[in-house]
Amino acid sequence: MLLTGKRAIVTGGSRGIGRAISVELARQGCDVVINYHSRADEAQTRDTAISETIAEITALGRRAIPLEGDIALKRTALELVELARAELGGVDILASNAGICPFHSFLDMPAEALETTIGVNLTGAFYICQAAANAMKDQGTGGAIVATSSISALVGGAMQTHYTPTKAGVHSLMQSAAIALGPYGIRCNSVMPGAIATDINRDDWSDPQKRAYLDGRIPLGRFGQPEDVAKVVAFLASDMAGYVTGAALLVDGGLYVNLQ
Ligand SMILES: NC(=O)C1=CN([C@@H]2O[C@H](COP(=O)(O)OP(=O)(O)OC[C@H]3O[C@@H](n4cnc5c(N)ncnc54)[C@H](O)[C@@H]3O)[C@@H](O)[C@H]2O)C=CC1
Ligand SMILES: C[C@H](O)[C@@H]1OC(=O)[C@H](O)[C@@H]1O
Repeated sequence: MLLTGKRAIVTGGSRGIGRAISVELARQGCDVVINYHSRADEAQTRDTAISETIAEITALGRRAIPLEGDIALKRTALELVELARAELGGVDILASNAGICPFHSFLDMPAEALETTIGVNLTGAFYICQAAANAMKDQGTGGAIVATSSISALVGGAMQTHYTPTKAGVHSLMQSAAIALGPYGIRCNSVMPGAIATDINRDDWSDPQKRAYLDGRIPLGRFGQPEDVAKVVAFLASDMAGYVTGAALLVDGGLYVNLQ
């Protein structure tokens, strides 16, 4: 196990990539505070997802402590860190993962879509990184922050003009935080997933032509699974990556480099 006895916070940790991260960190020895949140009309799915995630972690012999809350709010970040302190005695690892991508064309982008996407993906990442970093600094034992950026930090998408800048922003946040927090022994890195099969893109990739096009562009010949990303997050959070900070690791099956 890579992370025996560590205490982690995972945002957006009950579904998709975040769920896989929560479970992988537990498999590697962490107890996990899990932030989860959904629109009100998704309450049923949300509650099932967090219950299943908790059950999976408990079966691994680790603790899973849930906290419902909108990560765009600074209040949620402070509550998550306080919960980790109260229940686990502190926080050693943060996986800042929560994100949304409501696909929309550029010229008629509603302000609400832009502002919500920036709020969840970038402002939310800032608040939770800041709150966790302060806790790690006070503990004096260092720590590791791994943010879920994206291949979209490096390349664009016509229906993602509100989204890709947030992922470039998360990448940049990790670079600057790595400098600010290096003196405290806190490492900051990001993962850049490519095309990973989750709810976020289910509708977009339900178009068989688009799916076939993307399939053909991935040198490893398949879409990624959430677990492909989670294993890399666990590695970056561990001492195996003890001299890695300010880095970004593509987890994309080679999609980014495949021009022709
Ligand atoms: N699936 C993909 O191909 C890729 C995904 N990503 C990123 O991975 C991260 C996870 O996304 P997926 O697992 O793919 O999608 P997903 O839709 O399955 O998961 C998103 C998670 O974020 C949570 N979330 C949404 N709004 C929230 C809010 N306001 N407060 C707290 N949590 C909130 C959701 O409840 C869910 O747990 C996102 O940051 C996304 O941008 C990056 C590159 C590729
Ligand atoms: C949500 C998209 O399907 C997915 O998210 C990303 O960040 C990738 O660029 C994919 O487009």
